[in-house]
Amino acid sequence: MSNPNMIPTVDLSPFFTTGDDEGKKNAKHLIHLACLTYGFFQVVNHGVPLELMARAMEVSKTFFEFTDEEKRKSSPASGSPLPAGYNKQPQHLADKNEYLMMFPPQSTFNVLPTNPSDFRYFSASQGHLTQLLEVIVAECLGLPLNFLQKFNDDRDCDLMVALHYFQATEFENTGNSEHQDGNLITILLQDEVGGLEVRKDGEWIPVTPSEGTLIVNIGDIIQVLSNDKYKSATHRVVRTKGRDRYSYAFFYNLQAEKWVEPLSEFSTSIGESPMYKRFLYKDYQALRMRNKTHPPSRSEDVISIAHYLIRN
Ligand SMILES: O=C(O)CCC(=O)C(=O)O
Ligand SMILES: [Fe+2]
Repeated sequence: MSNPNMIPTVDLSPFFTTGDDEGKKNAKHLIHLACLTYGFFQVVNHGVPLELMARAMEVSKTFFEFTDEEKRKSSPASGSPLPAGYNKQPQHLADKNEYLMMFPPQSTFNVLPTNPSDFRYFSASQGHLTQLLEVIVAECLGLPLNFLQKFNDDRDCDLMVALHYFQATEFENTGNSEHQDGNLITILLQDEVGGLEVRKDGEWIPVTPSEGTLIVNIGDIIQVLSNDKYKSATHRVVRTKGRDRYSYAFFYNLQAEKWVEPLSEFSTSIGESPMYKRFLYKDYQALRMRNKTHPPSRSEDVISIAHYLIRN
């Protein structure tokens, strides 16, 4: 890893070429180091068509430029497990963004705009890449063959979120406050504006936009399963003056009823104590949702995965 202030970029083309075992091995080594060090990496030649990525950005801009009244026609339906549909962050939150949350196209909870009508195609398009990344990350970690595929076998829980960040003002620029992702693996597509930053050793490292590149980050579930070997890195989005920012986040997510705990191969079997208590994923999701609906007055009371840490 040459420059410690840059999130590494990995060329995934060997995984789309038969026989390039050396290329695959090198790519996996880079991903392994990135997951140990940053919890973030970028990928190129990832198999997602560049025209599709460009179209996704255009469609998002078209939608978010509509009036609030028009956008609110896609407001979440009651009874949905998460607010699928159009949402604007409440005024009391520092985060100034609006977003369209989507379950996979087959979900009955989706409230998608009819104009533009293309959003449904994008959520279907990232499946191959996330599944490839899941296999790669599992191999890099040295997990038993097919462990993650079996553990994480319900694709109805995955989420895609199209985000629009408003321009920064004279006085504040928070787009997405510092956080860790609660899922397994996230893929991000950002436009050319920039603003995504990853914390490493107390410093904020910007993830510089680069056309055709996708950003990948490890979420809390991988951090817990690996007993802290792989990092669920803290990241945030800072808004820019004079520029709106658009991005997409694909959350490769776990089924709500799954129990999560450090795997024995990263703890008891190698003589190390488990760092986390066992928990039900839906309980953790509910606590994270509460952070948003009832934000605590002290930032140290925001619930993160540290809530389940075993403190000796
Ligand atoms: O907009 C981005 O680039 C990042 C979004 C993000 O971190 C999130 O939604 O969890
Ligand atoms: Fe995030």
